[in-house]
Amino acid sequence: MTAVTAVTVRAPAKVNLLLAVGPVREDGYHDLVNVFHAVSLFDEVTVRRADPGPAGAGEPVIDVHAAAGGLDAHLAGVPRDGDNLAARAARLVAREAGLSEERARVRIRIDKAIPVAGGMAGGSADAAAALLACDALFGAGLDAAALQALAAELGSDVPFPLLGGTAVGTGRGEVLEPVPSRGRFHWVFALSERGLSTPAVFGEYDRLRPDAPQPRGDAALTAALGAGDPPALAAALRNDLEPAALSLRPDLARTLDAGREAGALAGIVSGSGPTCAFLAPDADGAAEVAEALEKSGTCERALTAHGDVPGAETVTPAVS
Ligand SMILES: C[C@@](CO)(OP(=O)(O)O)[C@H](O)COP(=O)(O)OP(=O)(O)OC[C@H]1O[C@@H](n2ccc(N)nc2=O)[C@H](O)[C@@H]1O
Ligand SMILES: Nc1ncnc2c1ncn2[C@@H]1O[C@H](COP(=O)(O)OP(=O)(O)O)[C@@H](O)[C@H]1O
Repeated sequence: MTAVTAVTVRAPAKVNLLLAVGPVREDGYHDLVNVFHAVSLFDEVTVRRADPGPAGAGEPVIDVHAAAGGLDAHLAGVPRDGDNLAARAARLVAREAGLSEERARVRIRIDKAIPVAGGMAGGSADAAAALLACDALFGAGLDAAALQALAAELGSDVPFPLLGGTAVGTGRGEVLEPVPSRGRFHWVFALSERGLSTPAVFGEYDRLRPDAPQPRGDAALTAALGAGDPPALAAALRNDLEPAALSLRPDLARTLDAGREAGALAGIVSGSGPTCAFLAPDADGAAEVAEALEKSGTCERALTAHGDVPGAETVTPAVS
């Protein structure tokens, strides 16, 4: 009989097309209307069975590598212990499959293209990929709803990379509804050498906006997506966290200016930042904006990508 010994899953980064943020809730989270858009920057997560050891012994083995085009310098910020979101995902699937700690022992390799602490949900993508990989590896047989529920336990942003495409997240962002999007949108992402902490940006938002209203959706954004209309989408992009990210990182204003001056239709901070996202008119326009941003010296690197793209997908199950 053959058994699956390793599974590789890739999962996409996101950019937030609309991030409407309400007041802080009693549980410390914020109600959101969060329109996620999956873009073609992918982390790959490979989970393989490790030798069973004595119960309670040892940390998971986690290797992190820079994917082609990834930033080596970012990798230092990725936890190599049980706190890694991929390791936490593996533990949740083992729990659902009823596996003992020894039987659930795995090695995890992450090939990272998504910037770390960049507002593009790279850790969440790794968690989503690990959920799918471990479901296959452990034969857990979880359906989409069960995987979504485990994802929401891991973080507000984790359900989205399982789904992919474009979707609106309500609640703390974890309750998803797909949003139809036509054609292909071309993006440029200006990466920063240092990350920004998501809780710190939400905290700064509370300081700047103690009177925040309840978050609302935007019909113009939905229409622009449905029509596949880049200028209309550019006009509708909105991120309520941007003033907070700029307050903590004033230098990002220069990055946004440089991309807009280079011909981007619009530039916004991606989620909690510090990555800046620029919507370009087409693929050639995106290449020009990326080149100009790199020359401007206002970012560490500029990457082009398109959206939307599908959610987490299995690349290779290995059998022996
Ligand atoms: C801001 C967003 C936008 O998509 O992502 P990033 O741009 O950081 O990737 C998300 O809301 C981040 O989601 P995620 O990174 O999964 O956050 P979680 O682990 O659930 O929460 C981390 C912390 O962020 C804050 N948080 C998160 C989500 C939310 N709706 N309200 C919050 O206030 C809380 O301080 C919480 O303790
Ligand atoms: N697999 C992972 N990859 C990246 N960061 C991780 C991972 N697991 C846990 N983290 C932690 O999550 C934090 C946020 O990372 P990330 O998801 O990359 O950024 P963001 O929340 O800004 O989108 C990191 O600073 C790191 O401490």
